[in-house]
Amino acid sequence: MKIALLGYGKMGKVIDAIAQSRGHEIVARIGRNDDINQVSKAHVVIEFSTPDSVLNNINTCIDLGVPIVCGTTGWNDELSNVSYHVQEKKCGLVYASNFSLGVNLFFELNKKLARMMQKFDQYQVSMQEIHHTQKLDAPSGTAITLAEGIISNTNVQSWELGSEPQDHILPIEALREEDVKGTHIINYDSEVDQIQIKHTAHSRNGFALGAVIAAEWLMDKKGVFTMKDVLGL
Ligand SMILES: NC(=O)C1=CN([C@@H]2O[C@H](COP(=O)(O)OP(=O)(O)OC[C@H]3O[C@@H](n4cnc5c(N)ncnc54)[C@H](OP(=O)(O)O)[C@@H]3O)[C@@H](O)[C@H]2O)C=CC1
Ligand SMILES: O=C(O)C1=N[C@H](C(=O)O)C[C@H](O)C1
Repeated sequence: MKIALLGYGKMGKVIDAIAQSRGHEIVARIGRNDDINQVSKAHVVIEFSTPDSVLNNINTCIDLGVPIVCGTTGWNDELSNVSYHVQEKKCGLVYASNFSLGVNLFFELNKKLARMMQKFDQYQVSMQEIHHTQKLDAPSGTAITLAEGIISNTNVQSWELGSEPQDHILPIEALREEDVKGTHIINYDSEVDQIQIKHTAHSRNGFALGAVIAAEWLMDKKGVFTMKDVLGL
């Protein structure tokens, strides 16, 4: 398969190596100042860029009719407009705040735990996410997906950045530490104990492998999909 990499930073480089190891050809590596029209040479685009450039990148790929796997975070509010554009142009898009198998299993575990905890209001839920110091968005896209899983399965109504517990609000603490690839922790605290679930990424390889698997899966499909569709969860 011919793949174009749109965004060639930390993730783009790891995806390059993993895609080639699975027999794919990288036909374009496109950075901020390169010609985006190069994506037309590819069967599929894998987009990991920045929150300020992702929308223009996705919309241009849709207009050029090239299917997209998008991992860039920080554009949740625009998902319905982008979905409309994908359907209108009969294109294909897989987006995910996190492409790793482990985090997608963790998403399901989080929802299951939230459903269990719903009955027990002596527990206060909170979240922490820890990432490297270059990360541009906070909270992480993964933390927002986890928060949505809690909100749709409990009487928590919204999330807020911070660490102070408040009724019906999920506090998300976003910490930035040197070289942390991505850690997400969910706590349910009562006066007498704590239940905690935690996912720790040891490298970026899991995110990158998931993105390449999503690209292989998307090749012959039209519509908007998530990693849940790709993995059949
Ligand atoms: N969904 C997932 O599984 C994962 C998602 N992410 C997300 O992916 C995104 C990228 O992460 P990461 O690779 O670590 O970040 P980096 O900052 O290392 O890389 C982003 C790259 O995009 C480039 N870029 C900026 N503007 C454009 C543009 N208009 N067109 C093409 N490239 C552009 C940047 O170039 P320059 O430096 O010149 O600005 C930079 O090289 C982030 O939003 C991050 O949160 C990260 C890991 C996993
Ligand atoms: O910026 C990162 O590095 C990561 N971003 C994603 C996010 O915002 O959730 C996924 C992963 O945690 C790494």
